[in-house]
Amino acid sequence: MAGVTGRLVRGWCPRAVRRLSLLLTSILQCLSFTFLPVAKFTQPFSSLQVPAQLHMSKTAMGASQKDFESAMNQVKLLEKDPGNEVKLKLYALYKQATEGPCSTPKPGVFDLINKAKWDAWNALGNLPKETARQNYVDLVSGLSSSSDSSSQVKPEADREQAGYETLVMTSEDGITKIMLNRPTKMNALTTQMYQEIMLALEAASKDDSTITVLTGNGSYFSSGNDLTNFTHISPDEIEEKARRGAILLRDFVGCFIDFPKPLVAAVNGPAVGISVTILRLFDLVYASDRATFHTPFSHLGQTPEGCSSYTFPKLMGPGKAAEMLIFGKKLTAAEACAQGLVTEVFPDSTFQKEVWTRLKAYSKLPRNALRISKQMIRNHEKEKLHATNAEESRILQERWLSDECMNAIMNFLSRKAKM
Ligand SMILES: CCCCCCCCCCC/C=C/C(=O)SCCNC(=O)CCNC(=O)[C@H](O)C(C)(C)COP(=O)(O)OP(=O)(O)OC[C@H]1O[C@@H](n2cnc3c(N)ncnc32)[C@H](O)[C@@H]1OP(=O)(O)O
Repeated sequence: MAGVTGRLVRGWCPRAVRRLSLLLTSILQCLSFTFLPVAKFTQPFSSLQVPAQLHMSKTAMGASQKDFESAMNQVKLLEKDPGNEVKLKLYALYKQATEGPCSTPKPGVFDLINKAKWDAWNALGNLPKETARQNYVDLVSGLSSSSDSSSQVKPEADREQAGYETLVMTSEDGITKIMLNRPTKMNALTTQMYQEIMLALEAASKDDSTITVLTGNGSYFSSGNDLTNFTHISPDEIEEKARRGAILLRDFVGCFIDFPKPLVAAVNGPAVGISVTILRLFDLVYASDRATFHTPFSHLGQTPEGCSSYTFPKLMGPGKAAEMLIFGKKLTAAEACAQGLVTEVFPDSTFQKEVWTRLKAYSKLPRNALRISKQMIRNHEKEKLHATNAEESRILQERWLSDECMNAIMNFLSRKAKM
């Protein structure tokens, strides 16, 4: 502990070092609930226990409520502590499922445990209660089956992580793959999907894999923000939704800025909007020759995000960046590669085989060396990226309230309705 603190604060005065050391020690003590015996681990998460009113109304409820209750009971019977990350996820899903979106005041910065719980709940945004209930049940079922007996645990090779509705997350050969999984909607990103991607990245950052890969299922990589995120909002809600949308956007992009391991995009098909802009935050971008790169922000009355207002001009020069980000010019994979946005293009027919063969070889390299090198390359810019992200999110929050943006979204949705 003292060694860690010492390394962190080399060059500081001894009093400051002592204070920081004390602070870190108390933080670690606060977080030590990880090591509580399993029988007690719900204690700091007491609301995981089944409240009486849920039992009372059980008969009037559907099957999924029954599943939910049984999942809550299974949590208490778990033999192995699932770890803080999972406990926070369970807590957040439980609160969302029973109380809806987080609306309680944020605890103070030093109230570490309650703040972590509040953050986890608040991060679920407007996830519907039913979805939260289902996600809770799926998550517990994954935990129960993995603690049932070691013979039932699937081999590492194809283990699929439970708890995601819009993604498929797998770990194999030192590679964690996060696959966007709404192929019939061209992997358009719903608010639930943003949340799940953040959770998946958080999990991938801590698992024992070497490389993390984001890809899409079906013909598209992603068609960007799901424009139905703007629907079913009453006029008196719009400002609050825009505010929450901006926080979601900032947190989502922030996860990519801070991701600590080598991050690879396997762009299997066309990419639109935010699925293009975040690419600059990846370490490698492999694209099928069928992929295209389109950022029609102005057409939607919107403005760039994903730090692209900073990274794109820096990468390709202000003229080429303007063509993409202001005028919505769509690039082919070859053009995106020539601009440096894509690392390498592969023929679509051999894309999967070539990319995964390459990544499997890379994943055998020394894990810590890869991680440290990535951080050395990325750390120079982190502060600037976070500042850009905050500014882009703030500006978009205003844009979403503009007539230009609302009209453009109505056009897209009414075009659909006419078909
Ligand atoms: C108050 C606000 C809170 C908001 C919170 C947001 C938080 C983060 C915001 C981040 C900002 C991001 C910005 C962007 O990403 S901008 C880019 C947005 N994307 C688009 O404009 C693309 C729109 N889609 C299309 O143009 C076409 O669908 C596409 C070219 C992608 C494919 O065309 P094609 O003809 O091949 O296929 P279809 O159009 O028939 O699509 C099949 C079905 O999929 C649905 N679909 C596809 N993409 C989207 C999308 N982005 N949003 C919603 N729906 C999408 C499409 O409607 C079809 O559905 P149906 O089969 O049901 O009709």
